[in-house]
Amino acid sequence: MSKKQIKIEARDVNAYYGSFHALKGINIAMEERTVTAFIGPSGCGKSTFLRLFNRMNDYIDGFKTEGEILLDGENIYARKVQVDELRKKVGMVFQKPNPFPKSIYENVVYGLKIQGINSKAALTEAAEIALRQAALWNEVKDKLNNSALALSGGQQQRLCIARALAISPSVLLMDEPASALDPISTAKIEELIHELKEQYTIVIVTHNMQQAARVSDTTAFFYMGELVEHAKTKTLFTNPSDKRTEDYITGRFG
Ligand SMILES: Nc1ncnc2c1ncn2[C@@H]1O[C@H](COP(=O)(O)OP(=O)(O)OP(=O)(O)O)[C@@H](O)[C@H]1O
Repeated sequence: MSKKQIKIEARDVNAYYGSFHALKGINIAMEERTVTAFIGPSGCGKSTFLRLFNRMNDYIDGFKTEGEILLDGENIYARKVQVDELRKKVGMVFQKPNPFPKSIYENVVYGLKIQGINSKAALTEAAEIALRQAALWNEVKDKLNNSALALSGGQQQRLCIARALAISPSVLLMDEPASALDPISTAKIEELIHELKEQYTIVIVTHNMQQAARVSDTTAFFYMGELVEHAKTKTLFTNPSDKRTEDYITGRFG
């Protein structure tokens, strides 16, 4: 098997909210078509770090970052980078499903329409592909014009995944995508993550260590703004190299 390329790399990344130093000297490399889980106690910086990969923190007053985040070897914070172009490559799914108050179909094709794609045939085809990828097609194919808000929470989250996939990103960021869902919907999302990694590079923030163990290839443990340890998931959970990781995964704090 050919060796996988590095998809996302952080080099000496620091981040600040005003004078608060939220991320401290982070270095990490994530391979393409793998799932990386970010774990760690509340407030350790997981979401802040995840949001750097599609420049979601740019909007926050007083937020500042240093160092480099490379996507396919290019620094996404370089002056020439256009954020809307970056977001076509890096999709994101949030903790709470956030469909627009529009039809199922309109939700999925939203990003494509913004890109100026108006052909009904192209949009219909893209919607079906994305909904199939998000394992939602069979449940919604007969009611594409119904409101997205009438779907269950788990279906809404898969719809949000379909909406993110419709614009053909290569990276999918997921910030606790299953924490608001019931166990059956959670299992569906986990299964989906497993299928999507054939094609996408996935980074997932989760509070649930069992979930990290189930879905990810590698796991990164964060503590108080530092990346303590990044290793193969199995290694991190069975043979961590840092005492803080061991304390966390055995439930001594957090
Ligand atoms: N918009 C903001 N303004 C100021 N401080 C912030 C902001 N967002 C996050 N922080 C602070 O930065 C630190 C890291 O927050 P972050 O949300 O990244 O942590 P987290 O590990 O994702 O936490 P959780 O697991 O609770 O979601 C926390 O101390 C938090 O209070």
